Amino acid sequence: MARAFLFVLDSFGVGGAPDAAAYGDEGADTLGHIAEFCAAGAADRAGLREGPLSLPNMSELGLMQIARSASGRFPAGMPVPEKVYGIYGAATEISRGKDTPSGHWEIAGTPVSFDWGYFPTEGDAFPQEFIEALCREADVPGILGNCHASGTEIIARLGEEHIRTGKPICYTSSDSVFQVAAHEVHFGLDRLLAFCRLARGLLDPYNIGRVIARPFIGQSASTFQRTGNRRDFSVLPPEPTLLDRLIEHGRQVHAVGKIGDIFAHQGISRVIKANGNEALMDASLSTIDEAEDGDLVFTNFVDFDMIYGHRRDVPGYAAALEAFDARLPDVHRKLKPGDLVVLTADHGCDPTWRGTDHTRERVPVIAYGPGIRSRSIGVRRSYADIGESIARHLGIPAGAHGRSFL
Ligand SMILES: O=P(O)(O)O[C@H]1O[C@H](CO)[C@@H](O)[C@H]1O
Ligand SMILES: [Mn+2]
Ligand SMILES: [Mn+2]
Repeated sequence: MARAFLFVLDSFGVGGAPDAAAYGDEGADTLGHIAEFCAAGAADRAGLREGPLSLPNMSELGLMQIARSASGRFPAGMPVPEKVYGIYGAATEISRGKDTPSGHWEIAGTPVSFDWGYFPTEGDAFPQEFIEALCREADVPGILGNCHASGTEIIARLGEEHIRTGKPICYTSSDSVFQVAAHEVHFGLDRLLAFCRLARGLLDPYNIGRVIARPFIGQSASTFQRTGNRRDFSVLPPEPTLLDRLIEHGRQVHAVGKIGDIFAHQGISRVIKANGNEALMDASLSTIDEAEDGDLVFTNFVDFDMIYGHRRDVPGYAAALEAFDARLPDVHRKLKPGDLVVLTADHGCDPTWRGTDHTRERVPVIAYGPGIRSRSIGVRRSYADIGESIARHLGIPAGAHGRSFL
């Protein structure tokens, strides 16, 4: 039985989604395009990184073969090892959104079969009656933004006016989200969180997946900076997930990073917060030390998406992948007989793509541990196969969606 460690590299897609065109993302390929830029010398940044993308540990676990099975080609400039360790494959998303909750819930065995509500791209993004009710209940003089935007760009543009007027900055994206940026000191973090809780209640009839608090600090457009105090207020998953099923069977679910928020704190035994990929890896390693037989450690590595993918920062994304890869031997050293590590992603966010939104892609599935025989599991028809494999590994009954590859 032993333990399972599920690491989601947020937005690390491998291209090839059969329905990408329906999302305007045909040809998007997060890994493929990063590798292409790196191989062409277009992702060098002094003091950060240079040259072809180098992911020796994930490559030994089958990442090159995964990329080819998902997108039809090996990533440019990356050596393909002859021998691969562990189980490797790709997975296609069947949920209808390319957002973080849909991806994570499907990984945890619960695909989203309904359509989320989205806000329009033209004119005011938010319904007037909702904004009026929200401002009245929260006692604020109005909102700024009311549009689709990139979070860093909109605080640079409206942050000073926000400080002057006390109006929170409200914006959205191609995801089912209502995001609120406000100054941690001038507006106040607690006030921002209270504003978001009110919005969460008012948005349920609109079928909006998440309300996200985006606190920032600094005094002017050039110094504004978002802080680690981001909070996501999600609706509940549509059915019990792998996490609920584990709890029901007396297991512990250790949620590292924003996993707790993504699952609306359902099916979580304990939350371990950390800010940034390095700290998230450190927290995961110490949680592995504490996990008992039958437990799940579930970590979301958010930087790939939030700091590099949405910001369309190719060298930054490449360097973050290389740094993550370099920490994998630390994970290997922690493993006991019977342990299972799974590396995957929740959607794509191709940093070479137009706009600043997620991209519809397949995701990698790497599963390894002491004594696990290397083999290809091909392209899985749903991310739910990941959750079902973990269910089988941890010895709980199978769920309704997905099929175990173990
Ligand atoms: O541009 P920022 O604020 O990072 O927003 C991004 O983060 C949201 C949640 O992951 C996405 O919907 C996307 O819009
Ligand atoms: Mn995500
Ligand atoms: Mn994102």
